[in-house]
Amino acid sequence: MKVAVLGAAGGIGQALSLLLKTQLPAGSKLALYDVAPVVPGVAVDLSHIPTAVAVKGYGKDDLAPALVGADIVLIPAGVPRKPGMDRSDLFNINAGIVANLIEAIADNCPNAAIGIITNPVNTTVAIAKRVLEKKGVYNKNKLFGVTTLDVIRAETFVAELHGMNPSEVTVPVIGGHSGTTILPLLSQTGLSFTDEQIESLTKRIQNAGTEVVEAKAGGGSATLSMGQAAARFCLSLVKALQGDDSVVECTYVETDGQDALFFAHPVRLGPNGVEEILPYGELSAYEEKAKAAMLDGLKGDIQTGLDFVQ
Ligand SMILES: NC(=O)C1=CN([C@@H]2O[C@H](COP(=O)(O)OP(=O)(O)OC[C@H]3O[C@@H](n4cnc5c(N)ncnc54)[C@H](O)[C@@H]3O)[C@@H](O)[C@H]2O)C=CC1
Ligand SMILES: O=C([O-])CC(=O)C(=O)O
Repeated sequence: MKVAVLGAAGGIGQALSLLLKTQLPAGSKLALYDVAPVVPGVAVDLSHIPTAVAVKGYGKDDLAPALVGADIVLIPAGVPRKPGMDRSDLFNINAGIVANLIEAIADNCPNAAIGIITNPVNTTVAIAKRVLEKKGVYNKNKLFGVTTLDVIRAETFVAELHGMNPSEVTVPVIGGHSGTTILPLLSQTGLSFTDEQIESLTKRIQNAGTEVVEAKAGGGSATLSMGQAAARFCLSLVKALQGDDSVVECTYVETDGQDALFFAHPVRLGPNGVEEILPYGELSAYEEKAKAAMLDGLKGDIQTGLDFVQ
C-alpha cells in the first residue's frame, strides 16, 4: 500500500505523516510531497522511527514520482484560516492548488483513492470532481472530502458532557464541512440530551474549527486533531482497500443528489472505495430543520467548485 501526502511539510501534513509512519501496516510506502524546501528533512526525520513503513520525501519538482503507484492520496496542501476569516475566504488561493494537484493525480495515479482536507472542503471536492472528469478518470467511489475531524470533535464533546470514555461514543456527522453545513446527529447517539444541550453541543461542533483558529491567535488552524482525524480516515481506507468491506466512516462523497450533489454520510468502505452510501436514518425535528436551513448554502459552495473548472 502506497500513501502519498501532498502538503506533507505543513502543520497537518507533519502530524499526519508521523501517525501514518507509526500506524500503517508493515510494508507500506509513505510518499511525502510539499513545495516547501523542508520536506526532504521531514522525511529523513520520520525515517529514523523504527517501523516497517518506507518513507521518502519529494520536493517541489518531484510531484510525479511521489504519486506514481499511490493507492491513496491525502491532500492537506494549502493555506489555513486566520481569525476573522471564513473557510470560504481560502477559496482564492486553495482552489488553484487543489486543481493542480488533482491534475497530477489524474496523470500519475488515476485509480488512487483521494482524500481532500484542504479548505473550503465543501468546494474543493467539487473542483476535484470536475478536474478528474475533464481528464476522463473520475470515479465517484474514490473521491472523499475528509470530515472526520467533525466526527472526532462530536465524540469528544459528547463524551465530556456525559462523563464517558470517548471511545464508547459514536456520533454520525452529515452535510458539509463549514459552519451550519456541519450537522451532528445527536439523536442517533443512543444518549439523552436536553434541548439546551442539543443547541449548545451542535453549535460547539459547528464552530470548533473557529475555536481553534481563535485560540491559535493568527498561528493557523487545527493541525494536531486534524492529523489524528485524517490518520483515522486513512487507516480505515487502507483496511477497506485491502479487502475489509465492513468499515464505516462519515465522509463527504458524491451522492444521488437527494440532499446535495456532495453530502457527508456514513459510508461503507471496501476494496472499491465507496461500497455503499448508508442512509443517515431518521432525523429529529431539530436536525431536520437544521438540514433544510443549510442546504442552499452547501449547494452554492458546491456550484462554486464546479464552476471553477472551465
Ligand atoms: N478538512 C478539515 O477538517 C480541515 C482542513 N484544514 C485545511 O487544511 C489545509 C492545510 O492546513 P495546515 O496544514 O494547517 O496549513 P500549513 O500552512 O501548516 O501547511 C500547508 C502546507 O501546504 C504546502 N503547500 C502549499 N501549496 C502547495 C502545493 N501546491 N503543493 C504541495 N504543497 C503545498 C505548504 O508548503 C505547507 O507546507 C488548510 O486549507 C486548512 O484550512 C485544516 C483543518 C481541518
Ligand atoms: O476551521 C478551520 O479553518 C480548519 C478546519 O476546517 C477545522 O478545524 O475544522
